[in-house]
Amino acid sequence: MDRPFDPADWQPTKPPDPRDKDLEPELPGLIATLGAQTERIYRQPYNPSYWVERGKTLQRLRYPELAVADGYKASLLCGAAIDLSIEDPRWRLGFGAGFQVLDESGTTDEQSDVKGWLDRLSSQAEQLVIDNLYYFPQYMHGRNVRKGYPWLSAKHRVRDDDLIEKINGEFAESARWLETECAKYLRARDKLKAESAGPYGILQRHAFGRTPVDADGNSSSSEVLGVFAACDIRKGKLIMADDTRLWGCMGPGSHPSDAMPSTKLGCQDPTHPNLATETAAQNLRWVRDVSSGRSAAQNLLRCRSLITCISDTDPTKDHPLDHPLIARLTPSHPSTKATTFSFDGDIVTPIHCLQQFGIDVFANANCDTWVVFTLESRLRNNSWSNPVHKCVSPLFSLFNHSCDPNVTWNVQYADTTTLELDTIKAVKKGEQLFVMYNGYTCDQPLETRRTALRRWFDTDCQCSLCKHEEANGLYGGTEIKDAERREGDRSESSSEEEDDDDDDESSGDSDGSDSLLHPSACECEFCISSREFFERVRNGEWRADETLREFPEDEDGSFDPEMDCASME
Ligand SMILES: C[S@@+](CC[C@H](N)C(=O)[O-])C[C@H]1O[C@@H](n2cnc3c(N)ncnc32)[C@H](O)[C@@H]1O
Repeated sequence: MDRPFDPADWQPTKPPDPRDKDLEPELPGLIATLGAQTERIYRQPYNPSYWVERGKTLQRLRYPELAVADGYKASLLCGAAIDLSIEDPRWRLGFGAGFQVLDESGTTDEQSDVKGWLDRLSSQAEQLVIDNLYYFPQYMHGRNVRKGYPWLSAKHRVRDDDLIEKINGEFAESARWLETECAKYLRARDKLKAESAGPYGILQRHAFGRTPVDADGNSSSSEVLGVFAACDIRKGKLIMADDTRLWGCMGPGSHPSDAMPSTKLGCQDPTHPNLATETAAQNLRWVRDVSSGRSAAQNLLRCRSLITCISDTDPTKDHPLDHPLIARLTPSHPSTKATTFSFDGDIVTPIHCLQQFGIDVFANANCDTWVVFTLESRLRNNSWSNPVHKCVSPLFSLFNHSCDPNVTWNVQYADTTTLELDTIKAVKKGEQLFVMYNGYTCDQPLETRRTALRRWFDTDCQCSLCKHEEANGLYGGTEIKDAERREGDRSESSSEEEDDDDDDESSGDSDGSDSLLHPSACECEFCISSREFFERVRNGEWRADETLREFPEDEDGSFDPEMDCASME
């Protein structure tokens, strides 16, 4: 926020209101003020007045969620200072209110002035919070439109080549791991032949083709990543078991809303939402207890992501947005759709979680609230959920959507946060691997699918099925022939020549705001297999020993590793 930005990049997160006056003439001044106030906070982070002042500027710049957060931090500082002075009236604020000092010389009128000053500041801070919570006093919620903040540095807007290389290492590692697990499983059945495992997927740029390069040699489509088949893969192949450290779970608790409303089920793992390695001081149970239903899982996912960044790096030096698990995620920035933000869930809970894990939320600029909201945009666009968990899986999050996918995703039953990905069609090396984001609409007409996919995409779906239907005017969902679909699939190959020919394809920013959805009603192969998990949960049929799904067998009932791994060297 200390970085000056071009007024042309200013995109307020407050939903537009016809009464809003034109801010353009004031923008340069407001941007300069914001920078100066942020610098002042860096110098004296414990002065509540600086947070109130910056909060007011953020309100004028129409960032309600950030104004609320600054107001809340000011309230915390005022509260702490008032508490101290009540405890012992000799406590007073030190120079510039950056700290408290003990005045041994006795109390004076001056002291009561400081208290008066704190009280006034406290009311201003409270007012700042209230003014920016659109639904106050009915609800402690505000309204905003998810946008990228203009002060976000250039390096936090892109995925660099080093990161892509690292992720491709993870794809290779995941294939190796899978084969080791397969080996264990098969050895137990005495049917294993040793075999090498190559990666099945490889991450590449220009997933939907290239856009023309600009004068600096950059192409906007280079930021659209996708996963492509690294080898020929047969239909029905388990290509990945993607486990994650970024998850949250809900319930069970004493209140019915603590668990999923329809099933009253909650997470059954007695250690959750904590990790076995965490200490009592790191207990996150309170996050689940103060939120209800699905928001518990969402809030915990956010907290766990923050904790992952903190624990893997030096939080005083490293930025959470640099963490490879976060840096890889593409954000969702809907153009116009207003969403709500919760004072408790989106602002208070992350601040307290950061404090619990040792972060000075006033002095550590890397963990300022705008960073938390930026992180949240990325989590929302990449999360998936099952009845009790909300997760972001590191490799799965790089798969693009197709309405005619070649890969299906299911939750592994044992830990319920690991995703298994299987091919549901034979895939040729170089073809893009696609999953379906919203299984509920898989057999719906084009227009219905498009509307549903707006949760994640800023543009229309770029998949071959949608393009084909659009080109043929099939908006009402007329069936198309399988042969035509296959033709479309081939056109999504990642080969350089095809990309080069494909100049007019453009990327799509996401406007997603919710997790990927499992299907419920459709009878297609993809939906039936995805639905399995839900049925098992509802029927209480979780099996802890069920770590990997059964491997496919030959017609005569025996398993043939050659067949399973036919596509690999
Ligand atoms: C889970 S991420 C997938 C990986 C992403 N392409 C990336 O570059 O990191 C989801 C985002 O990818 C893009 N995307 C995925 N499938 C798409 C599709 N069929 N059409 C248009 N955009 C798509 C959208 O921007 C969406 O918000």
